Amino acid sequence: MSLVSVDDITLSYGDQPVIQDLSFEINKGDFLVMVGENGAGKTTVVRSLLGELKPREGEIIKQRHLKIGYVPQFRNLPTNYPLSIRDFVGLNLMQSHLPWLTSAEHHRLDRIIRETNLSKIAGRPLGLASGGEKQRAYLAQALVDRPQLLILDESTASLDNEMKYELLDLVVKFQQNGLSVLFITHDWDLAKRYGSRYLQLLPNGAYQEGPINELPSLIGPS
Ligand SMILES: Nc1ncnc2c1ncn2[C@@H]1O[C@H](COP(=O)(O)OP(=O)(O)OP(=O)(O)O)[C@@H](O)[C@H]1O
Repeated sequence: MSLVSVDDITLSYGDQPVIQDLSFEINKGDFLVMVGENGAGKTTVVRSLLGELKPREGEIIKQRHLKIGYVPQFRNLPTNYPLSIRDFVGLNLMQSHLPWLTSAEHHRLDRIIRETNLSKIAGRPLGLASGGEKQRAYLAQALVDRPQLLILDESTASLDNEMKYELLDLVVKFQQNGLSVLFITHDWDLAKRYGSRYLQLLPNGAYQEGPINELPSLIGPS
């Protein structure tokens, strides 16, 4: 069964539809890449998957108890942001009724810090981390709660190539252990390198999807 089944949805702000009659599925272990020009509606689709925007028509059916980890597009952290990387990652575990982490949660936190290669710098203030380290911390925060689906919204946009590959290679390791990934990007090379399937939103509200080897070549600037 699919984790998420998007069935013929229309999404709009006010009267003007941004997305019309969109259908797609996200299955276990997918690395679905969503591409489309600025303003095509990618973030709008993400908002609907997160339950922040209700479809005006159609429906989104999610697997029961589906947990979604989300790494948003922008986060402007000042250099004096005080939390350590470890504490920042742990914020996503602070949802229980206890105001502290249980020993099982500490264990989980240690593990994700290790798995995202942050052990050596976990005690450093996040505000002082490099761009690549910050992105790994955002990833760790999204994954510490053990989601089945990870949404990465342009997470590689500010990174150089080496860092992009490092981050996405890490994501692939989690994907190989059953995580499903929805990766929003403007980068065709990354889409082709990492994606298993694509969903392309077109300017007129239309869309196309398919296996990644059928992603049409990019025409014009990326
Ligand atoms: N809160 C809002 N209220 C009204 N219109 C909005 C709102 N958010 C987005 N829009 C409009 O919806 C359209 C789609 O925006 P969206 O941010 O989903 O596109 P996108 O594909 O994510 O773009 P980008 O690649 O630039 O991030 C745009 O025309 C945008 O101006």
